[in-house]
Amino acid sequence: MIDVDSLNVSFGQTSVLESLSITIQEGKFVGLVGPNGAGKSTLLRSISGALSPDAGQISIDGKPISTLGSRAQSRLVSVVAQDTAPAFSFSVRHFVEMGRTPYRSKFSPPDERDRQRVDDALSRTNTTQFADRSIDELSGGERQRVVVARALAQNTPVILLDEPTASLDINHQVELLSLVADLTAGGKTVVAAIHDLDLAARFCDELCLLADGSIVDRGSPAQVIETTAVERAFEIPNVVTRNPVTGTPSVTAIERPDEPSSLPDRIHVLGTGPRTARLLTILSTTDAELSLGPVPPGDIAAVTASDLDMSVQQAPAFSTLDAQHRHTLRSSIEAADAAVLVEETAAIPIEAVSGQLRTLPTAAVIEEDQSKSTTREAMHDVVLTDDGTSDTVLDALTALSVDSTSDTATVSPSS
Ligand SMILES: Nc1ncnc2c1ncn2[C@@H]1O[C@H](COP(=O)(O)OP(=O)(O)OP(=O)(O)O)[C@@H](O)[C@H]1O
Repeated sequence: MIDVDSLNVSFGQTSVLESLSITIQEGKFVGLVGPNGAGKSTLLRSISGALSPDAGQISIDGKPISTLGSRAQSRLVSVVAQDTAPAFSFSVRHFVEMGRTPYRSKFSPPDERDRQRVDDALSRTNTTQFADRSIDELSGGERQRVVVARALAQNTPVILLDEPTASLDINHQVELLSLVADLTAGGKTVVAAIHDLDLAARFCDELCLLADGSIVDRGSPAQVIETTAVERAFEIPNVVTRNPVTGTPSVTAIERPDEPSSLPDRIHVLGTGPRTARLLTILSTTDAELSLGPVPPGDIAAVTASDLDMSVQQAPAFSTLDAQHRHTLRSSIEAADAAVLVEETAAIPIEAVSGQLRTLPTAAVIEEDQSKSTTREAMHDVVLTDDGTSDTVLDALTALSVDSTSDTATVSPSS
């Protein structure tokens, strides 16, 4: 267990961590997430004993780290740091053997148990094939796995990793984080600073969101990775959805519109599929109250709308809307100040709501390929092409807040 109590760290006059307290239970994989400069590395360096705090106490398994000698510290904590290029040219095996230093007397060669640990660490990190090569011949990603191997050979109850996946390709990112997650099953406690929020949410048991040297939020990935907390910490509009494959939170940062658009207060969106999901994502960065439907359950637009806490009218796919659903749809449109028709599919009975639509300012989204566009564009006040940036889409929809049905404006994506 790691216990950080009222930690203060300053560099010169600048306070970097302020009265930070956190307890990390044994066997947990905790991800430190947060913007650049939040203090993640500083916290890791404090826990490892590499940095002496100005105030506060850090204990590992009840032992205050500041009272321990470096050998005792190295038996408790291993570190996979961000900058891993060694100053000298070692063979990979020799480098990984250094992880055994806290267990060996100064001049004794590695014994059988040391060799076993080193072989095991090389094998688990998929680096056995590099054992006899010089570490400075390896690529950044290969070297990173070797540094993790050294930490495994060190066989400590706590492992700290600072951006362990930064230089890894997607395959090795997943491989390394699953390996690290597996270590916790064996009782090890792992704390890692991870920039990639999706990866952190996928592999960590808990996340700790840091900003400006303080903990903004802490809990399960689903608790911590939510739009408001992410926006507060990273200062960027974003949408949190669930990754359809892993089921874990996934963050999409959205470029901030140039100026706040003045949109209608309530917009009803008619559409299904990825184009609708994208439009909903863009609209979700505004204050407009959004509703969607009818949409079949499980459709990506329905899932996105639910993730964004919008009102969604679900209706079975491949069937005509029954009277009840038609009534609900008419009511939703009547309650809106504007409507956007993204895609005219069989799921959307336009004829059933044409009366309601005629009373509202409406926009139609057409495909970039103009030849595929339908007569819909003639029926709407604003026409959007579906590959516009957030700015062009919101600028175009701003026209809907002007209660005019006379002029049709066509908005193309900016080049
Ligand atoms: N040795 C140092 N001397 C002076 N300032 C430092 C030092 N180390 C870190 N800082 C400052 O402390 C703050 C926190 O840095 P830290 O590296 O802990 O952030 P981080 O969250 O790990 O950032 P990143 O995501 O960019 O790696 C930053 O403003 C940084 O400039």
